[in-house]
Amino acid sequence: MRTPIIAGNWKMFKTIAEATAFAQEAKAGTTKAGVEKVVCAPFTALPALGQIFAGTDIALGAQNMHFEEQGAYTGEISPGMLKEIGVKYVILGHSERRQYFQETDETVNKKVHAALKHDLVPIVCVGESLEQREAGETANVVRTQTEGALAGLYAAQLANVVIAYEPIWAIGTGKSSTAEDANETIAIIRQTIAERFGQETAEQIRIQYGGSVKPENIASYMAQPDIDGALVGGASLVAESYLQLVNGACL
Ligand SMILES: O=C(CO)COP(=O)(O)O
Repeated sequence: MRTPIIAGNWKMFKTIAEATAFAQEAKAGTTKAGVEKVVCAPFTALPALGQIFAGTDIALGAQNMHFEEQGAYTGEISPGMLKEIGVKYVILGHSERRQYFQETDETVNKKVHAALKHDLVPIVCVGESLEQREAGETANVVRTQTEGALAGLYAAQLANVVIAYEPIWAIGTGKSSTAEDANETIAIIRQTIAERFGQETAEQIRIQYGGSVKPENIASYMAQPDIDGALVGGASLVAESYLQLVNGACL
C-alpha cells in the first residue's frame, strides 16, 4: 500500500510574510490523516514555515539544491544547508530547471545521490514537451529521464525517492492531462523501474502526477491505480485550496 503524497511547489512565489500567513491558515485547518503533506517553498521562506509547521504533519520541501557539499558555487545551496533548517524533501529536475537553468539527466542524477546521502527525499520530475508528445515520443522521454535520474542507485534506496510525472504542456496552462493518460504514462515509468530495480521496488515507489491539478480534479487522478499523489503549483498557493487538495487525495 503506497501512502499518497501531496506536495505544493510554490516556485518563485511568496515573501516570508505571505508564507507565514499561508502557514498559519493551513495549520488552523483540518486535514485527514493518511496523506503525506509537503510544501516546497522558496529558500527564504523555509525557516519561518518550519517554525509554524513544527508539531504538525506538514513537511518542508525545497525546490532545488546543488550536489556538492560546499564550494565555490556562487548562488547555490547545499544539501547540508537544507537539512540544517529542517527540510525533508527536495524537488529535483523540474522542467523549469531543465529549461531555464540547463539541468540535465546527469546533474539530476548527481543531485539525487547527494539528496539521499543527506537523508533528503528527492521528488524527481520527468515529463515530455508538447512537441515530443505529438511526435509520439512520450514513452521514450520518460524512460530516458527516469533511467538517467536513478542511475547508480540501489533498489533499497528507491524507498526514499518520489517521482513526479509532469507533462510540460500541462504545467500552468490549465490543460491538465486526462487522468487515464497520466496513469498510462506513470505505468510506463513504473515499468521502467521494474526493469531496472525489480517488480517489488516498482510497486513500492510513489509516483505523483503534476500539471494543472486543482481541488476539482484531484479525486480523478487519485482514483487511478498508478497515481500516488500530486505535485501542485498554482493551486497550492492558497491555504484553503491546498487543504482541499490534501483532503481530496484521501480516497
Ligand atoms: O509545475 C508544477 C508543479 O511542480 C505544476 O504547476 P501547476 O499546478 O501550476 O500547473
